Amino acid sequence: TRSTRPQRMLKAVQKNATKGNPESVISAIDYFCKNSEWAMNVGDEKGSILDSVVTEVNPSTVLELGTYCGYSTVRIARLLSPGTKLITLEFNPAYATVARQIIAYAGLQDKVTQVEGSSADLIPQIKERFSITTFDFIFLDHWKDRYLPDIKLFEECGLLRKGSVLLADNVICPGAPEYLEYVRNSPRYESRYYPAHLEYTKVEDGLEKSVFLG
Ligand SMILES: Cn1ncc2cc([C@H](O)c3cccc(CNC(=O)c4cc(-c5ccc(F)cc5)cc(O)c4O)c3)ccc21
Ligand SMILES: [Mg+2]
Repeated sequence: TRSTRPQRMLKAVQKNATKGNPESVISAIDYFCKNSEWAMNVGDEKGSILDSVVTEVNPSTVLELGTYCGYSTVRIARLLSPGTKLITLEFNPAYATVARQIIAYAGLQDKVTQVEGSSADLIPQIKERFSITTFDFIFLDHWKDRYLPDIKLFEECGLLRKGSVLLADNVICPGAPEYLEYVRNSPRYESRYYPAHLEYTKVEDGLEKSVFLG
């Protein structure tokens, strides 16, 4: 049967990247998406903004919602201090399988804990399952209509502390209007928009960075 786009992306990584070299894995995926098949990775332009925010925060606890093929997982994990791990959540087993292989090809498997399931189920279990009190950094890149309910879940579950940073992809395209309205009008967040473009296109998109004020 015909391969899937994530499987073809994995093949491109195995063919064009150097094992254990995260930068070459990132470049191989971007090359594949620019020259072969578009895919919904955060991409190089927004990825550079992600890099700068992760570097600035230098987080000890990290959560990513929406692993997909692991592109942003690799981008984040390669910047983490030794001993720091990130938890990444994926509900689609086929995506999770490809991501596991791409993360391993980059040599970052020891910095990543992959969890399969949906955010609504996982978020309330995090403290117990992973002995985490609060997150320093959260990257939202899953279903756009889950951004708002999930940030409220983070608050209810006491997973945010004064200074926790949330970075949301696609706030313009496909868009997360209710989420934007919430973080930009809530007195509990300091929000800032980083304009960019939809990965591998000229379409307007951007990232929203929101700092929890406690
Ligand atoms: C609940 N829960 N918990 C964990 C979890 C994980 C997932 C999956 O990882 C998953 C599957 C399908 C879609 C997404 C969201 N991503 C997108 O929809 C997206 C679209 C586009 C775009 C833009 C323009 C187009 F024309 C087409 C697609 C560009 C982007 O960067 C995206 O991130 C995420 C889903 C729900 C989950
Ligand atoms: Mg995205």
